[in-house]
Amino acid sequence: MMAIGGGLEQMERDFESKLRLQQNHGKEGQVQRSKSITFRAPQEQFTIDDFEMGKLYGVGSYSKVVKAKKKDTGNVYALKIMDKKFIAKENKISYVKLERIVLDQLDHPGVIRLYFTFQDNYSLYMALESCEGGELFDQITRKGRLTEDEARFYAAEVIDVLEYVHGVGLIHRDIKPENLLLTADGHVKVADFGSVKPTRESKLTVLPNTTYDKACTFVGTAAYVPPEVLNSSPASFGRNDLWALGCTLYQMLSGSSPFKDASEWLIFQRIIARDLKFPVYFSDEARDLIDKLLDTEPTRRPGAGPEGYTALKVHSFFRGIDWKNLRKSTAPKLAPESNVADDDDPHDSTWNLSHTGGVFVPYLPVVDGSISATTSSSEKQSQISKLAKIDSFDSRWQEFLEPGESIVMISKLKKLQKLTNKKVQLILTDKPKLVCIDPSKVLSKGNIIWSDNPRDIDIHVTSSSHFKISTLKKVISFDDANQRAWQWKKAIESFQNH
Ligand SMILES: Nc1ncnc2c1ncn2[C@@H]1O[C@H](COP(=O)(O)OP(=O)(O)OP(=O)(O)O)[C@@H](O)[C@H]1O
Repeated sequence: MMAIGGGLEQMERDFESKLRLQQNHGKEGQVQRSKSITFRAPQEQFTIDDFEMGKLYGVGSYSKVVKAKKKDTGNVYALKIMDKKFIAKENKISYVKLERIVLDQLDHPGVIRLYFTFQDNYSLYMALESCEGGELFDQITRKGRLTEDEARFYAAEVIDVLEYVHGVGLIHRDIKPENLLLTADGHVKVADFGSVKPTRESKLTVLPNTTYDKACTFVGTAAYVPPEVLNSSPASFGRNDLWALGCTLYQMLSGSSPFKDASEWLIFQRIIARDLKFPVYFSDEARDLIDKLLDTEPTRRPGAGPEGYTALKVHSFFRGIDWKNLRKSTAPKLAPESNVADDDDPHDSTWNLSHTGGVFVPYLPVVDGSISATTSSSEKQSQISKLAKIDSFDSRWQEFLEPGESIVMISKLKKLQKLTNKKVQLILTDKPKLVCIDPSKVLSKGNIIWSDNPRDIDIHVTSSSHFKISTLKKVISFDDANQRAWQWKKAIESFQNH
């Protein structure tokens, strides 16, 4: 616990001494002018009590992000909360340091802004600019796929950021729809700078011993990784971001990533073989641009050549884009999250973390079947108990329930693991509790109980058949062949404010 707290304080000291060093030994002995001795985003002495907490925006592999309003100013932030013990245990200190130091120095309307940081005995906090529009990934999921106009707009805003980020000498290395957040009015903000790699010419200050030093470590996300990384060729400057941009554009237009497959290994095989097929409805311009961005020769990707980003911007797919006024133009209309109570109102009672009131109505129970979303709540209630009863009759599952406990949702899923996938029976009960059972041995593989602290569980849907359940301790991925990822999310979330 001390290690990371000390680690961050050490980081601030290291950072300052690094800057002093630069000032003393700048090029040709000259002092570098533009560097400030202190962080732009200060390390404040705030405590969590200075904020009113709102909804959970999402959960990452070592952090959770919550909407938070500063009580005295009324300013709203996305507060990224990282458990010190967990970060130390998971060896994520370098990612945290890197993201903090890089975000602090980036200044572009398309990059998430870091306002300040603070810490207490248990956690580190980063107050980020809040993105009410959620992830671009969710827009793709909700709309099925985007129109070419929508995709063009988002791709143009991402290119504008990449041009800036590459211009200051950084490679993002994890461009994908999950890391492209949207403001309330629908503009893109690139997030997740924990995997960046600075080039030799980088204008930014980054410390030694951070993630990027591990040149051979795979960073990024399987589906968006370029072949040269898989072939262990040296990372080419910013060109893997161009590949990932091609994958992202393909995903916007089709609804899924171009090299999608059942496992990381199969994805890698498809990337290496450049097994790329275009849906018939892609326009010639879109097809041509993606084809060029997904060139196995990194230097041939538009944006990678000597003429820089101009080559990308003049591509016929972007005809009509006003590059100088992107941020002033009207963004595509956001598709709202369906069937979920809107808790965005800052005056809403959800702003109070201790709030546990409200009428409890579980969302939609499903037992390998479905209930219409238009069903009234009393009908839902009676169907819940009916379904729960029917299912409770399956004596195999009875032993996993306590007296009086009912099943709300149950199905056979695949638990996705690094090497193998396991068939499991996942049960959500009204305790609420999630039970994961090995169906062949009828053995419990573990329970997740979160009624003590509803915010300690998060369900992240990555496609209609894939979702992740995250707790502070672990992240478990599931595949539902019956495409009910969203129903699982909603069923579990219906218990979160119980
Ligand atoms: N500034 C923000 N505004 C709104 N939501 C955010 C913001 N930053 C992050 N989120 C949401 O919170 C989730 C968790 O973000 P976080 O940065 O902790 O992890 P991540 O980058 O998604 O995952 P990982 O750390 O595993 O790469 C994100 O998926 C995103 O949906």
